[in-house]
Amino acid sequence: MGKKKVVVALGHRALGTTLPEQKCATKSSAKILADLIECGLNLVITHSNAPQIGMIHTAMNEFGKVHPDFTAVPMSVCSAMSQGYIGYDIQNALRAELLRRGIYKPVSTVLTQVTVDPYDDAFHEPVKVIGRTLTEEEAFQEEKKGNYVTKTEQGYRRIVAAPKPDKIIEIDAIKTLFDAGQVVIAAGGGGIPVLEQNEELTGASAVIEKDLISEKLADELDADILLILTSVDCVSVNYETTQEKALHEVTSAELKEYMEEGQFEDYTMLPKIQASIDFVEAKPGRKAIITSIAKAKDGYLGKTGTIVTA
Ligand SMILES: Nc1ncnc2c1ncn2[C@@H]1O[C@H](COP(=O)(O)OP(=O)(O)O)[C@@H](O)[C@H]1O
Ligand SMILES: NC(=O)OP(=O)(O)O
Repeated sequence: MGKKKVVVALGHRALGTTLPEQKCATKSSAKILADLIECGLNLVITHSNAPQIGMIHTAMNEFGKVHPDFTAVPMSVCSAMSQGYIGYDIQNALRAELLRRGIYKPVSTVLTQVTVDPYDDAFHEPVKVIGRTLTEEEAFQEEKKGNYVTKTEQGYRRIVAAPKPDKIIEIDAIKTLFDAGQVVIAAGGGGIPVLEQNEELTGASAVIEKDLISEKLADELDADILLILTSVDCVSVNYETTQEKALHEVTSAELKEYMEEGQFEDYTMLPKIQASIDFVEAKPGRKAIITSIAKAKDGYLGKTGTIVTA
């Protein structure tokens, strides 16, 4: 039997937020990814980017203040930069960790574009929170520039459209590397959102939900497992109440019932649940696992985490 094909989706916890945090977090995440490779898994890695894209966007705006010819930097360009910046740290950390264990395996990042529908309703209702918390004055300035802002418990945050992913443009390159047994970091931050017009691709002002692209990537690569690594060991029902119950083995049908009951928070756990359901229902024998980055190996071994089957 060949090696198991796994798409791993890394959340915020695996990446950190600031530059030094990211350097440090990717080093510890690399150890966990290397453990999975030592278990005999072939990995494609994808990841979050909301804090990083916010940081890049702020930095580019600051640059605009000192450069007279500078026009606002599109969100798609910030997304491309975030893929390069995060991919760079993950690929170097993982390469070094594998070498320390005596394993030579090429690790590379593929800048990945994903088409979105220009008529997607999401463009009329931005919901995706990016970047740091803003003061009231900063929020006011963002709105003056035509950007969207929402008020959260912690303060003001920027929000952008989160359209559904359609086509992964670089899928053939990713497949070729994956099929050759190489480690690929792809479709980071949901992929660079683009609109397709004949032969041309133009950047869209949006950020795609990384859990949704993880599912599409895993489906198109015909992966056996979609492994979503987040900040909780298990998905729970009655989350953060005295009746909280962790879900260990669960079917997609059961998850749909819990969804109907509103058990999963929008924009955090809900997209992970939706991605897991779609992935396992598309083909028999598939498994989706949702667990924390620290418990990745135990999750794969079935010792912890929420394991979803059809
Ligand atoms: N029913 C639930 N069970 C477990 N966690 C939940 C649930 N509903 C919401 N969450 C929240 O989802 C968060 C994970 O989502 P998110 O912050 O988007 O992580 P990531 O960056 O890893 O994608 C958890 O930290 C938890 O607070
Ligand atoms: N692109 C994306 O979904 O990023 P986060 O997971 O950081 O929100």
